[in-house]
Amino acid sequence: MGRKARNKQAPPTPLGGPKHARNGSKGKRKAPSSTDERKKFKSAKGPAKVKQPRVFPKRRRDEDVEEEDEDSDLDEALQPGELSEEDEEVVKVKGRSKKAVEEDDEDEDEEVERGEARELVFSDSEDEGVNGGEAIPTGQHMFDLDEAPPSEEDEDEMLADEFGVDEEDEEMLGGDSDEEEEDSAFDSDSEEGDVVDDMDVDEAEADEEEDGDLQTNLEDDLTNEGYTLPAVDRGGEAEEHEHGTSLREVEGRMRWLVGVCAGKDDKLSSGVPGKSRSDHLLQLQHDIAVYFGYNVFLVGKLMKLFPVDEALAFFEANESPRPVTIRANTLRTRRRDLAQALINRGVTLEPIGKWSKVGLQVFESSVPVGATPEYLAGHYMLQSASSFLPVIALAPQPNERVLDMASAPGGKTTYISALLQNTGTVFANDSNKARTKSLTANVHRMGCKNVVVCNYDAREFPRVIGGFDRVLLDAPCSGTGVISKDQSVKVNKTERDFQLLSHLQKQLILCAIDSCSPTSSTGGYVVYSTCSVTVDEDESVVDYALRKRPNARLVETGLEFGVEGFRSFEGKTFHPSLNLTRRFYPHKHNMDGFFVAKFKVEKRTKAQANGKAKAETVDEAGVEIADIETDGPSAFTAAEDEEYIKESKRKHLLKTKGIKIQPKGGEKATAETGKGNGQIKVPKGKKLTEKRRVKA
Ligand SMILES: C[S@@+](CC[C@H](N)C(=O)[O-])C[C@H]1O[C@@H](n2cnc3c(N)ncnc32)[C@H](O)[C@@H]1O
Repeated sequence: MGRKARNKQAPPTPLGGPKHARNGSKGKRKAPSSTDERKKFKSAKGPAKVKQPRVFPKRRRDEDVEEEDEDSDLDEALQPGELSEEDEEVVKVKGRSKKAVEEDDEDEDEEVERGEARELVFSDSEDEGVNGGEAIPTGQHMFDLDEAPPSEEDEDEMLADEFGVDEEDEEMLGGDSDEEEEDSAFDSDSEEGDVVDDMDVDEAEADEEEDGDLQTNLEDDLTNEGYTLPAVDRGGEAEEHEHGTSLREVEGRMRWLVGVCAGKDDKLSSGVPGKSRSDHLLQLQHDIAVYFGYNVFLVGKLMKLFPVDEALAFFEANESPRPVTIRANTLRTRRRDLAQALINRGVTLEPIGKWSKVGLQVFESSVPVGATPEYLAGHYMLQSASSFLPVIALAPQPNERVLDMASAPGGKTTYISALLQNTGTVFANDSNKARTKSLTANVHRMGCKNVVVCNYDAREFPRVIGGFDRVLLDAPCSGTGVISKDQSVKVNKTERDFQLLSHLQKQLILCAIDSCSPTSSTGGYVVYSTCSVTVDEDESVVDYALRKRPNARLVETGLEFGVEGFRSFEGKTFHPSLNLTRRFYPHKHNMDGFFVAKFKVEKRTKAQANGKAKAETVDEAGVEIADIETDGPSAFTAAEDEEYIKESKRKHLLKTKGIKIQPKGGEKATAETGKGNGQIKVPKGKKLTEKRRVKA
């Protein structure tokens, strides 16, 4: 049987129920206790064990596969055959029998047999909401602010199925918000965070017992054993490591500082005499930066999101990979059949959780999961659990027209296509041409016949085409939710990056709303998502859209777990409906950090149409927003469409036949003007045949 998987991790509520609780790849983290949250961050008495920040290997190429013949059929290879007794053992998946997997799939089977599209059904069991199980990023954060062509290394990453894996994983893969704000690490009145609100308490207690002597007496730990605050004494300068201080010492002080700052204010008496709470927090920020290898700026930004003890849990979670998960492609197979086929190959897996009918979590494998015949035949996608969420929220219905504005490498596009059951149309757009190659490869591999791949800057929508029933904007972002997969985020982000990204996201979200048809009989929804946890890229963007597009309102995402979005942050108050948005965290949900918001787009009332919003040229971050209409959706007219079609035909002829159609009056036909006089210019040495003439 295959070796032990290294992707096992203690989810807040383990996948598949309590008996499947698993420890982290290094057995580091356990489910936190709801009784005394601070305890869980304490190590045994005495100096804490030093953990060196982990270095993660480069992602492997999993999507870089030959385009598949859509009809390719590996059924023969997939026939599970009769199971011997020995096989029967293999089929038992970590306490779950093959039968259990089958039972979980019963509904799904019905769905496939009836050929009827259905939204994924959420169980109402208590722990469903916290079932995590997530592994692979979606290349989300590989966004170049300057739209510079990607480096070769980036290319590799783009073509990959988004992994951040340790060595063994790599082998296996083959490849009320006011309160929230007050609770943030930098708030002097910080109270104990509600870190475990999504947890199954029984399970947490069980894990706590397991933790045994890891639980220590907080009061003892708060003893100041001669700690000082060197970063404060140096005037808060960003010197990252005092000379001669070992990581072990930094860790000891860091944990001590968490204890000091996490408690009610009187606990501060345990701190360094004469120093304020913010002094202690400043030192903590520096220590976290040194210990986990971040720049001090980013630590400060991320600490603001959480109560101080939860902040440490977040940083710790970023040190270990999330579980590996796959999505069964219902266009090619059923989850039960896929599970059986992979089990027969020595893969240990189980359903991802009751919230998904198509997800499987892979625990161990003796074969590379990214290179099995089933993978190559498009029976599944290596896809992080968190990246299922925006598509579940979008809930596309058969025969709809859906726009996926930033879609490469296609994890969500192919899921949308499957939920549409290959009906309707998915316009899968990405501005990065290189990335559209892996997108196209995935579309073919997964047997999606309802997808049109296009390559525009999404800010050109809806002028390119509009009137969609549903629009997904899985926006380019900083990737602060997927640090476990891309450790470079720790050091390469500056305040300017966040400003520019937020600016781009604001432009994109208006275009997304304007591309959605308010008169759609089945839809009229826009989903906005990022794999970043910063408020600049999440709530601020959504709040901006609500202000600029009064015809759009937030609705429930349909996701039954996740933390509510902030309704205020750092003195800014957002629209009260921001609580309908959902945040997902590695330390809470054992998934990549993610944000999901869902809008319903309605017809603009006369008042809205007349009372045009004043064009803003500068957003809150001081970034210029000059090129986006703020006074209403940009019109999409059939006449304009006509021009684009002509232009596209002209380019097609030029590319495929070498035939050049001169624009009218010598003017160059562009996507902007769409002008051309229909004159055919025959390339040298080529004769224009009648057939060509007619075609042209
Ligand atoms: C988060 S990733 C998309 C991941 C994809 N949705 C998936 O699930 O596989 C963001 C994508 O946005 C693309 N992008 C960046 N700026 C864009 C723009 N202005 N218009 C369209 N796409 C853009 C990037 O090339 C990148 O592929």
